[in-house]
Amino acid sequence: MAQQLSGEVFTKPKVELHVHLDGAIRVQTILDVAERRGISLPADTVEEMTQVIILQKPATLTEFLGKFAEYMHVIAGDREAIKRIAYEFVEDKAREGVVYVEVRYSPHFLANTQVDPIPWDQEEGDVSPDEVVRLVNKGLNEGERTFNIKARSILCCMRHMPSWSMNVVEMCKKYRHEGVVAIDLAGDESLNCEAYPGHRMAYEEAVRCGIHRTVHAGEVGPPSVVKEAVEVLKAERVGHGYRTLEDKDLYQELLAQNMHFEVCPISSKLTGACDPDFTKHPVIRFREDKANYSLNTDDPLIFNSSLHLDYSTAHKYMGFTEEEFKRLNISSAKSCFLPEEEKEDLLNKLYEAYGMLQSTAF
Ligand SMILES: O=c1[nH]cnc2c1ncn2[C@H]1C[C@H](O)[C@@H](CO)O1
Repeated sequence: MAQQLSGEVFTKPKVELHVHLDGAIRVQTILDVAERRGISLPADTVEEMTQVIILQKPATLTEFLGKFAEYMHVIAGDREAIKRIAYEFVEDKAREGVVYVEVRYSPHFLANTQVDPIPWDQEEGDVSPDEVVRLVNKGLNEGERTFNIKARSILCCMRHMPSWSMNVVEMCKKYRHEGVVAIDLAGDESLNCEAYPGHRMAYEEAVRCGIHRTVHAGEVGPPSVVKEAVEVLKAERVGHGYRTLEDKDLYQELLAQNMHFEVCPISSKLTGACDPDFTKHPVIRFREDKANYSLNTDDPLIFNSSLHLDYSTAHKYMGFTEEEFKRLNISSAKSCFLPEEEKEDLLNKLYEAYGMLQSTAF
């Protein structure tokens, strides 16, 4: 059972823009798939396996990223499991009151062929990154129809694997009409601060082809990483971006251009990105400055969290009000990567749910 603060806040429809599919898997699913595939795990109950996977206290981004190795070998390379995690993800988001979600993942991390090196010490198999994308698309699509919400995906390049990035942008192009809306650059910013040429070339191709772009930057890395994301990689949104605040000029520039920051409060405490005292969180400054930002879970499996926990934390420790929750969800919808017409529909859905529709009756 994910951690909770008492009392749920903001039960109205929400938009989530920064959540990793491979960081949002149900523990029960990991156990089921491991049993079916005959893979042994260090625990065989949800409670015990949860304790193995979750971060109990603030760590470093590098330590946090190491947690994926506890279970990714169970899901990767298994068609049924990949489709299942995508489908269940949509169900979980619908339960949290999310009406539109953009979920991200690395197709290479879930593959076991046509990927070099083959991740998670897997034997070579026959599930390619391209097939992973098709499986996730199917799972999300079935989930959308069953649970009546909208789910789109973002494909991640990984900072330490620049040789994968051109392949990522090619898949973004190939599947742009089947639910893939953007490219991302994720991974360990503390080890690889400057984007390698492989990432830069992929982002140039994304710009050339009109593929939307977001980049993890300024989570634990310095403001120069944010600057590079925006100026070189032409990011339209910044994943996290907390450390932008350390460079006043850059922050003012990004405010002026209405740059969107994908903020993940619980994540930022447990990855060591921000001070564990939530009353000092950068998102408070973003709010005061009426910046453009969203609230997101990032990796609820590893943080043992939920979107409700992020919202209730913002309410309890940072003084967020219902009005601010409405404002930030509207900013999130405006900054999402849907085509304009669908974005309008999403915005209207929120305006109606928030009692903000202008009456045209006279
Ligand atoms: O918070 C994060 N920062 C950087 N990289 C991350 C974060 N959460 C997840 N990732 C990585 C690990 C995943 O395997 C990968 C693709 O979802 O993205």
